[in-house]
Amino acid sequence: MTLAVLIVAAGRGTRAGGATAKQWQPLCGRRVIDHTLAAFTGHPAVNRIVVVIHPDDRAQAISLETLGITLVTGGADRAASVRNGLAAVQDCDSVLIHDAARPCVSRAVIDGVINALAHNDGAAPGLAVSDALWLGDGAQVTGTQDREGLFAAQTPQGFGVASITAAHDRYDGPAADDVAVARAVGMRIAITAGSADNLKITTAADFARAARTLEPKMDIRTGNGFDVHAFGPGDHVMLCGVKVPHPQGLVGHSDADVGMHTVTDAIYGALAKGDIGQHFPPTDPQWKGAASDIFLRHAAGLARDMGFEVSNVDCTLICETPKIGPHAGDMQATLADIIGIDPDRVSVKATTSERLGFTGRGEGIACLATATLVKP
Ligand SMILES: Nc1ccn([C@@H]2O[C@H](COP(=O)(O)OP(=O)(O)OP(=O)(O)O)[C@@H](O)[C@H]2O)c(=O)n1
Ligand SMILES: C[C@](O)(CO)[C@H](O)COP(=O)(O)O
Repeated sequence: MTLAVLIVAAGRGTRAGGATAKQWQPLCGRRVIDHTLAAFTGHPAVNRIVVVIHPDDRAQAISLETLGITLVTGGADRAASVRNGLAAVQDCDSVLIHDAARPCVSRAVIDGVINALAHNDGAAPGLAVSDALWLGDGAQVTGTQDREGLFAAQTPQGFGVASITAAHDRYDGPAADDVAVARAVGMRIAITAGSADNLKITTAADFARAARTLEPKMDIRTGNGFDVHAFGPGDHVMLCGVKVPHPQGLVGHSDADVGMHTVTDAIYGALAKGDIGQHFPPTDPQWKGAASDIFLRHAAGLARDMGFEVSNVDCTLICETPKIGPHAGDMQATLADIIGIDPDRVSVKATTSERLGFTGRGEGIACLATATLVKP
């Protein structure tokens, strides 16, 4: 099935005002229409995008052709613009007709229409009316209206290309939307889930509402880590990148830096990207005796690649010996340097387990860590 998207953008936006029609006005760093198009350009089911424009807007629209978008000139009303656009998608099976003035449409709303289209003549998102409804003469309530069964119509509205073209050809007079045109020839239209965010910019105040929806939301994530290494032969332990003299070493495939491993796992955990063993398998000989800063650098780099900053790390070593206090400052500075954040965002502290359990018996060192990551 080939799917076309028809974006109607030939209106004048008289209710919204402004020096140029609303779809060409700026919104969160780009034009309204650029947000609208972004919702469809990356969609795997979409094969073709046609934008219907007003002849006066050609200069503003021309750059869209470099994105592979076809430009078509619109008509005197929305229905006429849709008809002109449909002429350009006759080689496609289905079409989603969408207002350029609805820049906040989500993938979920689009997919709801596409999925319902497989089993219906047409499908369109609707939002059940939740407010009480009045009839009025402007200043006075003159009556009430039952809201039961009433929906606010949204776009995209999806149809088979042949059937909606035939419906438009037969239609005469004004039409609020393409569902009205389709129903006039008896097509059955499914109502799919609309969204309050999928607003149509109609008045100047709607720009601020759309901006609130489109503004990137801060993403804050927390991850935890836990690791244990047993004591074995040696004369020092590596803890959080610092060499600490000790009558025993720690046993491990790498340098067994239990602190560094735990902090690394906390960062992977916050990213939901597995754990250290998944990225650096202990069965792989290349990590034998490796300095553990490799692991932490990888986790911190992955966080950066995914757009996150490590906000802070809190690491607790659990052991009877060695004494951590005298080295905690160096450990903080070392971890902070590897992660690439200020040392005052890294905490290294220690506790004993009151001689209880394996750490209490001096059989090894355990460590707990928490990392908080922020995508601004
Ligand atoms: N002749 C027209 C009229 C409207 N539209 C498009 O249809 C969508 C919904 O219409 P509406 O919000 O009413 O837009 P305008 O007609 O531009 O607004 P106004 O009535 O305030 O002038 C908009 O994306 C608009 O650009 C169109 O392509 N061709
Ligand atoms: C098609 C539409 O977006 C459905 O809600 C709407 O009817 C078009 O805008 P208008 O403000 O009704 O002209």
